Amino acid sequence: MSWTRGVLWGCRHWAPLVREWRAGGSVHEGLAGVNWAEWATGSGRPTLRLRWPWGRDNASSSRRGLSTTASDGRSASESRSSPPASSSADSSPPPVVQRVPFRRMDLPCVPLYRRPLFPGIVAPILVQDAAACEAFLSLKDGGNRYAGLFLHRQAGQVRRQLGEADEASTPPPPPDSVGAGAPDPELLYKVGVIGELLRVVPRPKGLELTFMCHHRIRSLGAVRKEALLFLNTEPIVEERVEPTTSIRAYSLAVVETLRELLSAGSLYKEQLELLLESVDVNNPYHLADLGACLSSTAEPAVLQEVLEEPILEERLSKTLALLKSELETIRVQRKINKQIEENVSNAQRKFFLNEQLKYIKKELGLERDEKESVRAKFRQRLEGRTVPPHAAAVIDEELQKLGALDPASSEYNVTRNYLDWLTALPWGVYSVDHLDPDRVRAVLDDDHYGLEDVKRRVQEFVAVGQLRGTVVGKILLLSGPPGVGKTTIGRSIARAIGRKLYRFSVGGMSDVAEIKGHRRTYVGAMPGKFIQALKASQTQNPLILIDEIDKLGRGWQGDPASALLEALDPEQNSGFLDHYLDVPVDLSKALFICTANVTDTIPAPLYDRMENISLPGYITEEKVAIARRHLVPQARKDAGLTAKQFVVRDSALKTLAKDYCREAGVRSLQKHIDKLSRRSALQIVKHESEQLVVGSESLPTLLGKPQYGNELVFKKLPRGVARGLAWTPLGGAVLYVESIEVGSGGGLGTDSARLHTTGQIGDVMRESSEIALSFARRFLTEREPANRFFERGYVHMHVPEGATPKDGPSAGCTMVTSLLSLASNRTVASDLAMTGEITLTGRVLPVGGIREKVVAAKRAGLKWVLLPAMNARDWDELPGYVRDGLRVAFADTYDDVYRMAFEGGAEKVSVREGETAAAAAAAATAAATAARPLGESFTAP
Ligand SMILES: Nc1ncnc2c1ncn2[C@@H]1O[C@H](COP(=O)(O)OP(=O)(O)OP(=O)(O)O)[C@@H](O)[C@H]1O
Repeated sequence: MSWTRGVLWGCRHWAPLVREWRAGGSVHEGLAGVNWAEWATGSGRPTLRLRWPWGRDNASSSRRGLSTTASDGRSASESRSSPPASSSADSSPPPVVQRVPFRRMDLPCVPLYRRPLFPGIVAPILVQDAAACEAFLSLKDGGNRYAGLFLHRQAGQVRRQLGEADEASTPPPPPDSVGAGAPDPELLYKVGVIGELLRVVPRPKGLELTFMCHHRIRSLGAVRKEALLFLNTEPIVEERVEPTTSIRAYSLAVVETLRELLSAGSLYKEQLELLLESVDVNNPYHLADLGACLSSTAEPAVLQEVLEEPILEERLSKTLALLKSELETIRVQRKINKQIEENVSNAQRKFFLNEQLKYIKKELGLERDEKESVRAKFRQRLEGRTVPPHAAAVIDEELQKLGALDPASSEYNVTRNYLDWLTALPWGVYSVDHLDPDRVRAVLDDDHYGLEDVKRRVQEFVAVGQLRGTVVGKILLLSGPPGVGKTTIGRSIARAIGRKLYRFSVGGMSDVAEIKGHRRTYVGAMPGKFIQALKASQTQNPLILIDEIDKLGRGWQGDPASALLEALDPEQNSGFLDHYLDVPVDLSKALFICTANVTDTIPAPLYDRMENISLPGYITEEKVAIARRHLVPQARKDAGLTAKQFVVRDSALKTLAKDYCREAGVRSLQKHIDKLSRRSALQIVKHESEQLVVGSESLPTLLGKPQYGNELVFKKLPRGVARGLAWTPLGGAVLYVESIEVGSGGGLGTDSARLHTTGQIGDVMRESSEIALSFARRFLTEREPANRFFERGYVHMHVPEGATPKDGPSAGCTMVTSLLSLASNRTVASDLAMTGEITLTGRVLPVGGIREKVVAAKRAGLKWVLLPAMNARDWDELPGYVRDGLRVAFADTYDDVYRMAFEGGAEKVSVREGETAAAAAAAATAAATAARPLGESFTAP
């Protein structure tokens, strides 16, 4: 007799018995039919120790190959002959030892619908069919304790049909099975186990039969089919093999995987623990069977394969594969569980915290009606503000509406946002202006060098404000090329007069809603820029700087220019109506400053209302001064350098301005100086030197070769070339007109001169060239009748640079001069540059951009400029430092130009440097009249 541990399949079915045993009841009675069993409570956990009934029969046990393991670690056959010490203390009555028959015999069949059972397993099976129950009871009463346990082939399907049954129970036969619970023998697998009926317990749904599974049996066919199916069975004799290394390795791997399963939290934790405690690695049969049946996720058919596998090594391998897949499933399942738990617990945590917060607020009396507090906040914002009556009425109405709305409704949010804007506006709040012209001048001088016009204009504006006691709304327009300080001077003005600044750019803006706001019905509706300006500056008289007004777009969403007009026009803007706000707002006290590069593209009605101050670009001296006073100190500050560490000499600044950055503004100059300062910082950080002194000679090393060469392409103008002056958005430029004769004497088959023009010239300029040709031809005919150049010549006129588009009439005089130079074979005075439109009758008409053109001539180092007499006023308005070093001549007709260009007129006209334009114009006209040889034909009207 020996004690051994068996695995209890479905432990919880034994729980009542355990309780009974603990209470001192008779275990043996409770375990009817298993009077050779006892309970042990090693670790407080009930374990069934089984006393094998074939205990003394070593030979038969080994023949049957039963895989049971003794509790002391010895094999079943050994332990049977010498029971462990614990068993000697056992006082249970001597068991009735019966052998499990190991022969061919007819057995009642118990179909298994869940999974096959393996030898060594104790498992309860629920039989629901009444007839079958009856039959089992009568069999038991007749002393027949054995049954064949076979897996049904449709086990999975049946299980799915019936739903998951109790974990440890086998579901009843499918309702469509033949007879009262007896399965079709064809639907049963042929290999099963013989089960010994240990216990029968009536259950509400039928009978619970507890079987102890013994050796494998094979069904040889049905014998009879009544309430139960009887099968003829034979025991399967297993070949006992000596464990090889490979079998041992498999066994260890199975044990290891079982351990991992245990720690991973397998469904059959209890059974696993039990198995691991009792498992004998030296009994691989036992291990393979028990391991397989502990895999909870395996399909019944796969388990059946293990049951049917005759070769031990294969059986172990299949078991291992099942357990590994089980382990993987559990790992994935744990991962999923963890994720779900995290999500759920986060949501729960939030919920609990919110609930707690609510409760705490309530307890402390902090909870107020949300709506009330919002309304109170809005009311509080308006305290001390002078809200105009029409706005106050709307606000009151909206506040009342808010009180009646449900906070969860979308209407509530719309109203709340609307009120937020209405109450956030600085109703009646005005900043105090500093209306002292001297102080204002000091601030402007501090920030910007030069820009006399702008500064004077701002001073005048402030002076008027001082006299009137208030500054009325104005629209100033600062126009000029990029980088001349338009935006920054706008900022300085705000600082000088002490106004809050709000800047926005309208470049490319095509949606009128950006100016006037969206209607409140739109999702995400917002007021326009002007209302935003008031909210941001929190005053009703800010300085609003509107950048890039010349690049205002126009799209299908309306015309922003008209909307701007409404906001800027002093006549209209006292009641500016934003679409979103829907309440008139007074913008008349705001000061508007717009900036633009060109004025032509500004919508006429807007331009009409603006006061244009043009910033024409800087000459070299101005750039040097700006760099010295502002750009270099700023670059030093930005790079963290001291005045000693970074020095830029004036010579370097001059070379920079002349040869590296020839733009009208100073942005490129600023970039070059920044580059130098960074170079200095690097040298200091790398301890290469303690200071960087930049002279003009070091510029090529530090910045590379100069970008521009001499602007004077021709020192002495060749035949057919005349020098003009042009205006570009980037400032003035010296422009050459070149004409050459291409073939002559009827080469082109006509007797009239032909003109071919190139150089990306626009329509106006092309017309100008045609006028120039006609005029030059006539002029030459009258002046040199013998010269028949234009009758035979074919002329090609080119205006470099060919890649830059050019247009406008102001090159008319230059074109005529170029053609006459070619025709009369004379060169044009080389220190002269000219500008002016020519008419067919030879009149010289005024042109624009005089300042830029004069600056360009000066930059190029020319001595003389020839301007239309009607531009004398523009010359007169130029600052002295721009005119210094330049001489001007004025032309009414082309005769004046001719004299200056070809007859050394420049020398004859006695205009001294710095002479006023009026005097210069008078002198020029006098000289022209005196020297005019062509009679009245070219006299200006
Ligand atoms: N007269 C000046 N004195 C000092 N700094 C100047 C002067 N003119 C321009 N600057 C500097 O040049 C830089 C460019 O100026 P700003 O951005 O105002 O140019 P802008 O005319 O508005 O150009 P854009 O038309 O491209 O907007 C600024 O850093 C500014 O300080």
